[in-house]
Amino acid sequence: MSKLRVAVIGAGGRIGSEAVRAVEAADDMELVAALGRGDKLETLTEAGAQVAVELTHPDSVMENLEFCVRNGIHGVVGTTGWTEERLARLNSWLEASPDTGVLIAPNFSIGAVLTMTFARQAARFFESAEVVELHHPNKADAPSGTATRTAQLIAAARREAGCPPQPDATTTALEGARGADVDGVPVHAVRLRGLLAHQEVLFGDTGETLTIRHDSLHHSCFMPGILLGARRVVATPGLTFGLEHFLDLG
Ligand SMILES: NC(=O)C1=CN([C@@H]2O[C@H](COP(=O)(O)OP(=O)(O)OC[C@H]3O[C@@H](n4cnc5c(N)ncnc54)[C@H](OP(=O)(O)O)[C@@H]3O)[C@@H](O)[C@H]2O)C=CC1
Ligand SMILES: O=C(O)C1=N[C@H](C(=O)O)C[C@H](O)C1
Repeated sequence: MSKLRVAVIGAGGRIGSEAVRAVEAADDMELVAALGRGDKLETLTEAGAQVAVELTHPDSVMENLEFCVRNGIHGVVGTTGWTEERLARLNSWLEASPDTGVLIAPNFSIGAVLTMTFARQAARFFESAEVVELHHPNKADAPSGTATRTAQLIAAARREAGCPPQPDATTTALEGARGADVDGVPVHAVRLRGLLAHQEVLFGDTGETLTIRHDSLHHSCFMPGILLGARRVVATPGLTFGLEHFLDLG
C-alpha cells in the first residue's frame, strides 16, 4: 500500500518539530516536506504532498491554507486564531475545491477533547461556569483556542437547554478582572514559565462545584490526534472543526 505523503508547515516550532518526528515514525506515512518561515509554499506541490499539517502562527495560517486548498492539498490545522470571518474565507476556498478536506482541531490531545465533551454535557446542570487556561509564556495568543472553543460549547449547550445568563453582580474596579467574555462565559488566561498547556473548567451551583481539569505535560500528547487527522482528512472533503468528529466517543 502506498504511503500517505505528508508535509509539516512550522516544522521548526515546539509542536511542529514533534509532528515531524511523529510523521517520520509512522509506518503508513512519508514526510515529503518540512517547511519553516521563509520556505516557499511551492515546495508542497513540488514534493507531491497530499496532506499539510499546519502548525505555525495565527498571522501565517491563512496564507498557508489558501495555497494548500487551491492546490488540492488537504489540511490538518492546529494553529489558533479562528474567527467566524476566517472560517468563512476558508469555506469559500473549499467550495472552489470540493474534493479537498481541512481539519481544524483546537486541541489534538484526547484529554482536551474529552474535557470539551464533558464540559458541554455538564453545562446545563450548573448555574455558573468559568474557564481557566494556563500556558507557557511563549504562547502566541490568549485566550487559547481550546478555552475559546470550550466556552462556546458551554454557551451553546446552555442556550439549547434554555438556561438564563449566569448571575454575576460584581462591579469591577479594574478592566479584565473578570476575564474575557466568550459568549457569556468568563475565560481567564494564565501565562507561567514551567507550564505547557492546561485547562480547568469550573461549574458551580448551590452547595456544590464541579472542576474538570486537563494537563498536557509534553507535546507528544498531540501526536496521535495529528496522525489520525492526516489519515482521516483525505477522505473527508470540506471543513471539519474539532477532532471529536474523527473519534468514536460513544
Ligand atoms: N491544536 C493543538 O492541539 C495545538 C495547537 N498549537 C498551536 O500551534 C501554533 C504553534 O504553536 P507552537 O509550536 O507552540 O509555536 P512556535 O512559535 O514554537 O512554532 C511556530 C513555528 O512556525 C514557524 N512559522 C511561522 N510562520 C510561518 C510560515 N508562514 N511558514 C512556515 N513556518 C512558519 C515559526 O517560525 P519563527 O520561529 O521564525 O517565527 C515557528 O518555527 C499556535 O497557534 C499554537 O496555539 C500548539 C499546540 C497544540
Ligand atoms: O500554544 C499552545 O501551546 C497550545 N495551543 C492550543 C490552544 O491555543 O488551545 C492547544 C493547546 O492548548 C496548546
